Amino acid sequence: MNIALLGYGKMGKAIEEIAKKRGHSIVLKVEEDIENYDLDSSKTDVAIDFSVPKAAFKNITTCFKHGIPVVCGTTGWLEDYEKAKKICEENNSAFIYASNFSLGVNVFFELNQKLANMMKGLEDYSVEIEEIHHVQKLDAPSGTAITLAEQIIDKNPRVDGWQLDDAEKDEIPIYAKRVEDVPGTHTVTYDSSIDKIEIVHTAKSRQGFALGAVVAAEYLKDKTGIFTMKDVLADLFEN
Ligand SMILES: NC(=O)C1=CN([C@@H]2O[C@H](COP(=O)(O)OP(=O)(O)OC[C@H]3O[C@@H](n4cnc5c(N)ncnc54)[C@H](O)[C@@H]3O)[C@@H](O)[C@H]2O)C=CC1
Ligand SMILES: O=C(O)C1=N[C@H](C(=O)O)C[C@H](O)C1
Repeated sequence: MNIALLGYGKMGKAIEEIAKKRGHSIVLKVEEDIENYDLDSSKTDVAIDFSVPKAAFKNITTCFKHGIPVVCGTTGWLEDYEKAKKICEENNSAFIYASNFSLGVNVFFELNQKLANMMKGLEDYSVEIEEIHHVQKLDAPSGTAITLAEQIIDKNPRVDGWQLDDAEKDEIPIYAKRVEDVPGTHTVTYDSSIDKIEIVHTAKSRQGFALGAVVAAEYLKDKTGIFTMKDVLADLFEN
């Protein structure tokens, strides 16, 4: 498979390494405004965007207009997600966005939803989320923390929003910490005067994110439509 990398920073380089090990070729590396590059759909099977929040929407939609499917892991641009989906559909292209491509985090997402469902009737417990990442991270809270919060909000009628740091009673506080070299740690805590329940996912490196993104690209090649990591995992476990 021929892959265009949109963003060639920490994640772009990790993806390159894993993609090559799985027999793929990197045909383009985009590091600045996408209009400066020659996008050729006849030479590119899929684009993988791990760039910066302000570039993601333009990168993704430019690929759709060139008939190139996109796997996007960039966080911090989701206010434009619905618009991106529409442009994908108008161009009969294909798209997967995930706040976290790690297979372990996607299992953690399932666990979070199950726990939220069990805790929804237990009024003595408050819920909060903590995320810890390296100091270079541009966005806060992390996309993964937002996904975790949205999953809880979806299951638990006692919460109807989230806030960074100081939250109202009916909101989930998300605490974002920045610590040198941490690839990504997420904790969901339910606390009462009697006890505390915590679920934690700790990434040990960027390999899990990169592998998940390449597996998603292999899934997306030659498809049309909007997909999620749930589709990718279902396919993986079936085959
Ligand atoms: N969904 C997931 O599983 C994961 C998502 N991420 C997200 O991926 C993004 C990138 O993360 P890192 O690689 O750690 O950041 P990074 O800062 O190491 O790399 C970003 C790269 O994008 C480049 N860039 C700047 N403007 C650009 C443009 N217009 N077009 C293309 N590239 C441009 C920069 O030169 C830089 O090399 C972040 O939003 C991060 O939150 C990171 C890890 C996992
Ligand atoms: O910026 C990162 O590094 C990461 N970003 C993603 C996020 O915002 O959730 C995923 C992962 O935690 C690493």
